[in-house]
Amino acid sequence: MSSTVTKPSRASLHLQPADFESVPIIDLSKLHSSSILERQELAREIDQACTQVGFFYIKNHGIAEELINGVHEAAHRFFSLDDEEKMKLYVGKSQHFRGYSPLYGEKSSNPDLEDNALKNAPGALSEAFDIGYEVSGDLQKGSDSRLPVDNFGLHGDNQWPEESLIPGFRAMYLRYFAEALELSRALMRIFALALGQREDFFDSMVKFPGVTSRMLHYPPQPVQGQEIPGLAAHTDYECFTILSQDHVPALQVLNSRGEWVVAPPIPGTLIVNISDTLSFWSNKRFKSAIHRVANLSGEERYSIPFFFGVDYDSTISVLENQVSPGNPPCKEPFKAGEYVRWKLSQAYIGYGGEPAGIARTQTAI
Ligand SMILES: O=C(O)CCC(=O)C(=O)O
Ligand SMILES: [Fe+2]
Repeated sequence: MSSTVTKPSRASLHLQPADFESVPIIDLSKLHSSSILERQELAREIDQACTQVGFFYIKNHGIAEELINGVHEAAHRFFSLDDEEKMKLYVGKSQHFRGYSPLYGEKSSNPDLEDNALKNAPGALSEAFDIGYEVSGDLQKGSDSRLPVDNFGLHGDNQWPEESLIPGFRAMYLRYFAEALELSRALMRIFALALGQREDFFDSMVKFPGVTSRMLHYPPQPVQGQEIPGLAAHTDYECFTILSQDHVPALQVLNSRGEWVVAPPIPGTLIVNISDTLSFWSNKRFKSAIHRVANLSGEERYSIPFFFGVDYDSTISVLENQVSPGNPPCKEPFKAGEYVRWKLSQAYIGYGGEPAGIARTQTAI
């Protein structure tokens, strides 16, 4: 498929972006094939996309279009609530980085990654509603399942709007969350193959996964020609993200030539992007690609990323088969929850006399 390449920007070279001009499309029909040969074939295709781009579209992913439309409609309804109602769920009230972040509530620019014009932007031109893992959003859990004790303070309650305000909102979001979670567990098995491991390598680490999801609303740019980031340049930090975007193109991915490659919406697909943790496991062979959002379309834009990470108590350790004498491990072993906690705490920003808010994506890489 063809993507537009926008004007060059300074790349953050220590992250070694890959050389690509478009984002590949991968057909997931063979994800649940009974033939290991077919699953390995898919793993090879995914391996290529992870090493050459770090982003890929997935089609035939198994999540019903009707459910995806339903969760987008829920996002529209949520963001059209009064500010006062949304602020009742303000993320600063949560111990677990969950809830509502208002417009301009996130830091907008990263001096290393952004063009000069963006450095003085007032704040990210987006508002967000974040939820984290809860057992009612996990098809593998019963209602009596208890969350594990985690030492990182990341598991906990979500802040939901009153049911009477947006009837069915919570149920719809959790239905989508549950489907995305199952797809993610299946993808982890293919990633295991791509990394030369047994297919069940990650199975014991995805029992109570460190998953969060957010609904995002990007209003159009207030002034034509004035580029304000809807989300500044960043990498995601769990294993990977499954992103559902609406029909409005705005997502851009950085390549090794410092060009921002647009990843436009393609009907019937979702986007997967590799995040830091899986990149570390692969000794950075898989690219955790730098990306950003700029909504220059003149239309409202909505997107719903689903960030999939392993159980917080899992140890992430560069795989031995990804290391060679000339390519030593890029990182010492660490706990998934330790990394996520650190990233989230780093991302805290204060604004306008309000309590400290949280930027979900860390902007200073
Ligand atoms: O809205 C998008 O297209 C991307 C969102 C994103 O990158 C994020 O939330 O980390
Ligand atoms: Fe992201």
